[in-house]
Amino acid sequence: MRIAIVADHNAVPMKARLVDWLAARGHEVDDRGVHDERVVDYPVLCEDLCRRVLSGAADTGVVLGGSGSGEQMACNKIRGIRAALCHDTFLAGIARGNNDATVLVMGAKVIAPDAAERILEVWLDTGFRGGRHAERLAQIAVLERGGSLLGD
Ligand SMILES: O=C[C@H](O)[C@H](O)[C@H](O)COP(=O)(O)O
Repeated sequence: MRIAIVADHNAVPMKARLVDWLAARGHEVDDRGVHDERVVDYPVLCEDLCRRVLSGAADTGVVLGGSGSGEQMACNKIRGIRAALCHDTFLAGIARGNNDATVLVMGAKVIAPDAAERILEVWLDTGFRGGRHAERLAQIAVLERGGSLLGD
């Protein structure tokens, strides 16, 4: 797969480890930075990565922060992106299988690097189940466009 990855200053070592992990498994990795631990603002990194995913330049994206919370918020402000903050393999499986999430977010201050690898493995190995989950994604898309599901 073609995988874009970004990290803010809190997650540079975790990003380096995941880049190596992905490359060792034959994935094409697009490391969009940052590459040192000078303080940066994560929203611009999130936007850059999400645009790569939306354009089709990347099949999926990985965003790393300290907690990952703000990064998830930033990514999900971009129309068409479904970003999921996953701190265990259960969440990763649900995010992919039920939510067809396109951007994985993790927090380097929350999980250990080996846990991040296991989460990423589940992320890459889990396919979208469709069915009723597809109907829910269509409903989320209505909300994203400013519509309502309330039927008034
Ligand atoms: O939710 C936000 C992120 O996980 C950031 O890594 C974090 O907020 C950055 O904060 P600071 O600039 O204090 O390291």
